[in-house]
Amino acid sequence: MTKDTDSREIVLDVLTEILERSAYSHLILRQALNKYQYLDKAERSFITRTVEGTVEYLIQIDYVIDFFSSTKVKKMKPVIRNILRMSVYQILYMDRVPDSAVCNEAVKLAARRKFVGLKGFVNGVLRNISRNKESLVWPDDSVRYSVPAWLVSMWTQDHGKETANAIMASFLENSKTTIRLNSSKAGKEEILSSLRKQNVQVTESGISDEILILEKYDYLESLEAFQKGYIQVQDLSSALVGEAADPKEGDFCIDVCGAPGGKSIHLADKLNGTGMVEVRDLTEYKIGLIQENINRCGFDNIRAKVWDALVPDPDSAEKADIVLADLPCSGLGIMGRKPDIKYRIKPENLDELASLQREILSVVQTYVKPGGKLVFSTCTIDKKENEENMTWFLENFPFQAVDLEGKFKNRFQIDTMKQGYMQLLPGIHPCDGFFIGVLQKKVE
Ligand SMILES: C[S@@+](CC[C@H](N)C(=O)[O-])C[C@H]1O[C@@H](n2cnc3c(N)ncnc32)[C@H](O)[C@@H]1O
Repeated sequence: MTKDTDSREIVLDVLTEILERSAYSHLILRQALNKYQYLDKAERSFITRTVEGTVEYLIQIDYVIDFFSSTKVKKMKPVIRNILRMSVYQILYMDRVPDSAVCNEAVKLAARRKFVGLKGFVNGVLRNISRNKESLVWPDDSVRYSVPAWLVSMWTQDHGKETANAIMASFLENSKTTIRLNSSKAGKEEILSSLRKQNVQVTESGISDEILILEKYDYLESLEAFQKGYIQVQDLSSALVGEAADPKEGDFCIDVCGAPGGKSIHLADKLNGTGMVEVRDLTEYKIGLIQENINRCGFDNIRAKVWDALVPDPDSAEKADIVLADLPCSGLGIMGRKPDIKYRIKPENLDELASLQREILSVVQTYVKPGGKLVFSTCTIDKKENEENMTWFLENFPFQAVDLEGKFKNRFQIDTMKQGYMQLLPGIHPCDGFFIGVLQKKVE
């Protein structure tokens, strides 16, 4: 086997796990890259790009295959449909390999996987697509943006066609790695010089002084700034949750859904060596992830414990200055980073998640001191989970919305900020899709 063939075998196996056995794409891809560490940088990036791109464009790719093939994708052998899918992605979206080579490699791969009899079929479909690729026409926005039709309808209804299209187009753009500086650990100049010493390309986010964009590095874990806990991978929108919470020195904060700890670490950093953040999650495994981050960053004002947020904790009643509820959600705002979310989530899941969130909020609001704050956030764009839950909460609990205007140095002008919440929309705002609501417990 040539090295190049090797990479295609790996792409096929990883795609089969994701598309036939519902494995999580980021986990299975990471596993494969760890297993085949001997591969060089170019092969690793070929595997990553082909897997991620094929999953990202799956609806569009299947449409194209169905258009040019007499046998529909759903009726094909899994091996054959996935060989076709990964090859169509390369033909439509990658210049690295000429189309004729993509077709030849696909045919060889089919033969090696014991489908010698289908070599002609694979070759015929792919060459036909290659010949006609410049004249493809998308029948609708679902195919154009490779987003399930029910989501296209929901976002068009909620935000209008122009905004919905901007959101969906943004998911197809390259996601960048953004980091947040742990400013209490080191100054910005020191962090920048450490990153540049290791030849990392660093760009300012232009929105927040604490958020930078990193490119051209191999492993985050190999960076001195990461090892020393000076930086935390975090999107701008996620970092805005800490800004919205705005803890004051000495505050006691409880983060009820905290793994892997990104927002808790931010709160601990903002507390600047004072106060305490208690961060909770469901399992020992999740707490282990948080603990790793705590150890790396070396903060003393943060502790982690296993606790199910649905179970009332009487010892925490009215103890917290800030309760952070970064709730389990449908994740539709980060579809660009985790494209399999859009195929996994079904409309009925949105109702289930919204009611789980209500249950969690009902329990954890009791931990807020009178005058203290409940900050609730999700990484989704779904009115049921966000705006409707905000309204429901205010109608049912003794809290008032906190005016967020001016909170973010006027970097965001969103109509609802006066009402205590903001829905960030990718493609409209320069970040992932996030919802942040801030509520203050009334003093009787
Ligand atoms: C959006 S993630 C949190 C991300 C985290 N705040 C951060 O910034 O790194 C939601 C978390 O909620 C946790 N979770 C889900 N149900 C929970 C429950 N009943 N109790 C506690 N945690 C829960 C999940 O395990 C997951 O880690």
